[in-house]
Amino acid sequence: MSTLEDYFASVAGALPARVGTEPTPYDAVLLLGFGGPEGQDDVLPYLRNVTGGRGIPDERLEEVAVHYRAYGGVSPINDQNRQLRAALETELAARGWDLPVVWGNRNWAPYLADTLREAHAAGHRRILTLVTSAYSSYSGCRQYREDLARALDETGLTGELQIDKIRQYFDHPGFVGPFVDGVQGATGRLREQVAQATGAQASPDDVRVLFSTHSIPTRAAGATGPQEGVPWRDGGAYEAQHLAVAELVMDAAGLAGTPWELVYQSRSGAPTTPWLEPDINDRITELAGEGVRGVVIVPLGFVSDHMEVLWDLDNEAMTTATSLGLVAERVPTPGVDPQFVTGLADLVGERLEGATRRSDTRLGPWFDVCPAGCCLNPAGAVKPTVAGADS
Ligand SMILES: CC1=C(CCC(=O)O)c2cc3nc(cc4[nH]c(cc5[nH]c(cc1n2)c(C)c5CCC(=O)O)c(CCC(=O)O)c4C)C(CCC(=O)O)=C3C
Ligand SMILES: [Fe+2]
Repeated sequence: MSTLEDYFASVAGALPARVGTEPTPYDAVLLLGFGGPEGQDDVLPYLRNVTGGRGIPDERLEEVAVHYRAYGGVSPINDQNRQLRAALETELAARGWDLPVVWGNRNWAPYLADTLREAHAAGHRRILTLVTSAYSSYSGCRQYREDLARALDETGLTGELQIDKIRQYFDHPGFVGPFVDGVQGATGRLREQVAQATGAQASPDDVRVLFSTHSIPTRAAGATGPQEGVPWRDGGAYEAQHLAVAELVMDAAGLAGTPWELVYQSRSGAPTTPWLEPDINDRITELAGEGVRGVVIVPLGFVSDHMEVLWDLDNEAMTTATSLGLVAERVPTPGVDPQFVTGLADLVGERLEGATRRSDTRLGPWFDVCPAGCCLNPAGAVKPTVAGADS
């Protein structure tokens, strides 16, 4: 057994039982997104929302604003969620489920509280939430559960609306499948390019597969997933889930002998605070020095090709690679790939009808109801949530 397999086995053995919930007759699905600006005038107010309450000066926000300004002040994330909302609604209807899909955001219009108010006014009472984040972390799970509790409070709908949440779906075949196809195609093409450039057959070591995800503070990473008695490494459930999915993608793509690594992107915050490493650009630079000739860049941590993917990968990481003479390709995110949309409908089916809870790693299927104390923000206060054992 490899050391990773040993790690997943020891963690899986220590996790609390991951039992599913009873089937529930939901009457709407809520697609809950991050939100993004849709014009130059939106950019600073949006960034103030994201960094809300922490008093980050506008000069610092302008540094991040540059990423959005380069695209006319428009993040692609809202359009991607509009498309996903429509695709999922069509798929649910095709299965004979009368489940409209409504959409709300954490950081920009349509704001979550407005969406809940409208859903309630339209007569909906039992809402199943789908968050556009596949892994366990404060930003990707608990913060959304806090947003839901706050929106219920703000709208006065606490007790009026039942709000549950679909489990983190990092290892669901619908999420993993598009990455498998992407990695397989890109690795083959880059090997061919290397072979053409060198006039010899590419060796498996010539092309490195880099699975990239959002860096988070190391202290926050350590707090991801259930804590009691689970022997996580320093990166917590967050790192473990990404490692498990990366290994799965390589196997399923038929590339088990090809070297791969987990790397991180989009770090922010004070340089003195430790965040998960290595940074993708630093790693690409080292690999070029070691004689690697090509890199497959896999945005494993993300659901759609939003700004973190366009700026930090397509712009920065691709430039790092090509300026060092490497061949490189960035793999697509799941987006509205039919495999992903079908997988999301299957996840709805688990909760609606008790359908089989599919999961392709030893860590899953993840919890329908988050265990007490998981994914706390070590830098913040404990706030009310929904969909948790400690809610
Ligand atoms: C884990 C994670 C995900 C993946 C899970 C998920 O998808 O939720 C994610 C997604 C996203 N993050 C996004 C944008 C931003 N994240 C920021 C800041 C931060 N992210 C963090 C973590 C994550 N972030 C953290 C620990 C911070 C610093 C602390 C803080 O500020 O909370 C900042 C502030 C400026 C800065 O500090 O760089 C911005 C503008 C967008 C929208 C892109 C678009 O508009 O297309 C998306 C999808
Ligand atoms: Fe972020």
